[in-house]
Amino acid sequence: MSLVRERRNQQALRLSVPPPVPAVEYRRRSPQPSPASSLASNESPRIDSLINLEKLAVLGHGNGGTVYKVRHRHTGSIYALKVLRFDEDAVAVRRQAAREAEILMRVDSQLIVKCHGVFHNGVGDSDCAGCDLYFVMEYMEAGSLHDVLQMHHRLPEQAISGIARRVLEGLHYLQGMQIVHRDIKPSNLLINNRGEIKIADFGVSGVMAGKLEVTHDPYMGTSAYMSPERFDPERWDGDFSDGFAGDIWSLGLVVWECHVGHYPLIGPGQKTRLGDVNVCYLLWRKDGDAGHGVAGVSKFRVEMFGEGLEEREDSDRTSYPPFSDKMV
Ligand SMILES: Nc1ncnc2c1ncn2[C@@H]1O[C@H](COP(=O)(O)OP(=O)(O)OP(=O)(O)O)[C@@H](O)[C@H]1O
Repeated sequence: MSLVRERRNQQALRLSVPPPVPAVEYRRRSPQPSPASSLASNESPRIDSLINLEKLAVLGHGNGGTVYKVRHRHTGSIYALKVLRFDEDAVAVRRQAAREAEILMRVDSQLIVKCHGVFHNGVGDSDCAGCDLYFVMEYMEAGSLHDVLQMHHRLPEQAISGIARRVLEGLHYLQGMQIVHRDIKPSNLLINNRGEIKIADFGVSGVMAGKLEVTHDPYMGTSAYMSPERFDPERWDGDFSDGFAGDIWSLGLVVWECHVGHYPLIGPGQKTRLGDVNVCYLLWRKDGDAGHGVAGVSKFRVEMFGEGLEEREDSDRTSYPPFSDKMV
């Protein structure tokens, strides 16, 4: 991340920029009605081509892709351009990226990082074998919550409750669209220069049909923030779990991390190790218009991939249904 921050401060980097491509645009779906439709963004400038986007800097690297800061030559508007590259044989990854594109084209909310267009340089509309995929995204000037935590370590409770509230509202919006995010973590929560936090990165997201996920791969995501039933579905009835609840678990960990100033399931400075896991509570109280998020833990231990674990210390697992007034 320090590398990312270092790069963020550099202007006009000389980049090995992919050449302008005759991009094929993914079709935008008309947004569906949702509980948070009042929060839908009203300005949604469309980008019709990549040709006029000039690369300014590298914002960061993720799994399989790079995010660039770009400027539109005519309007001067700044965007984040996420470029994903695929091997010819990376069929599953390609399919997942196509799903990300579909989801991004479907969502339209101020709680979600906006996607202004998705392009690929392959032939046809969906296969994209051996091609690059380009997401033109709203530029979030202040970076990610991960960057903020690296700088400030702990956040004050008022800031945490604001974060919890907005992300919960964003998840509520997604739930209304039948979308489960599946990778809520600090680096996927981005902040703009007005201090607004938004959910980003639908790289492992799925669409639900009722309680079942249409596209089910429980192991995709970031294991450190994954709920027990996702990484150990056999032990925790994962096959019958509510996919949306997994997002609440991850948000609970994020809230807790903001409070203690480090990834909370291990000691400060320790490397992430799969092993001890606590159940995370997320309480959400509403007092009139003001919301208040609180995270807590209950001790229990789950076995992750059976690696040299200490004795198991069971306790009851508390259920955490999504989006009631009080989530425990
Ligand atoms: N819209 C954006 N505006 C500003 N910076 C962004 C934007 N999108 C991504 N970034 C930056 O680029 C980095 C890489 O983003 P990307 O989504 O590719 O991966 P990631 O979420 O960090 O990791 P992973 O791929 O493991 O989920 C982010 O951590 C963030 O710092």
